[in-house]
Amino acid sequence: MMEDTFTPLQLQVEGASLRFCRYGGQVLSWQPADGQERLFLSDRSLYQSGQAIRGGVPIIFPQFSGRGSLPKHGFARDRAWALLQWDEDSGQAELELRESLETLQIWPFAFRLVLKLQLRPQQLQLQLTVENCDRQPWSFTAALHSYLAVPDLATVHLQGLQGRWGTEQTTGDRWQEMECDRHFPQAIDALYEAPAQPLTLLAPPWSALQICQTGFTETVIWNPGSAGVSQIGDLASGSEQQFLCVEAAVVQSPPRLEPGEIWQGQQVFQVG
Ligand SMILES: O=P(O)(O)OC[C@H]1O[C@@H](O)[C@H](O)[C@@H](O)[C@@H]1O
Repeated sequence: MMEDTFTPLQLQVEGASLRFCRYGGQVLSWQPADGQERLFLSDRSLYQSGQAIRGGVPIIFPQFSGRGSLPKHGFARDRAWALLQWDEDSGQAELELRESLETLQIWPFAFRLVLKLQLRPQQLQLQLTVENCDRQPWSFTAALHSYLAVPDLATVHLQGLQGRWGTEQTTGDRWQEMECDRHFPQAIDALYEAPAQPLTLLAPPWSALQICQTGFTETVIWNPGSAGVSQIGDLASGSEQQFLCVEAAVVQSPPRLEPGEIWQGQQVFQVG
């Protein structure tokens, strides 16, 4: 069978499994060794060229959200990436995206992105490397837009944001997070300064999930709420209760890369 860029590829390590595809360089599913799916993937996702896949871990580059003149969230999430390495049993894969005639029309710079995936029995590591392959410097914003699955958002707590400054992206309101246990009774689109400690997602009855990031300077927490979901064609009504996006992002101080320079950021999920 001809491999399509949407065809899921798999990694398996001691009972843990991960599925990803070349389209968007996107992780679609992660089950640690306990077998519990930890990533949300919308059953209304359109697997179509030019459309982002709704769920898993979309890669956002070179523009976060609508913060610039490029298409929302840039273009990396709706391009075909190349597979550099895929070792199903050692749990490692590497995907690459480079500039093309199409991307140069949208954003006139030569670049190389490498996404490295490492699956362990209780852990998933995602590392994004951004390289300037051009003869001139450029800046970017980026994110690993992780859709974490939860059994019921109403019972979810997120710990570790206390003391961090947040900005509500829709209104621009800023506040210092006072709660050590954050709940999500309504829509949220918040950009927080990255916590120094790992975040802990408690979503009973599932075991706790620890979330760490390096390189990325912000953490975005997003859930559209029920009114927001009704505006999003590839999310079913009610599905807002099934996920919380916890995104490792670099937004407010866009890294500037000189020719040949690289930037790296990582997000790591650990259960138990
Ligand atoms: O619907 P999209 O383009 O995938 O974006 C989803 C959300 O992604 C989040 O990262 C943004 O903070 C939100 O503002 C945005 O709505």
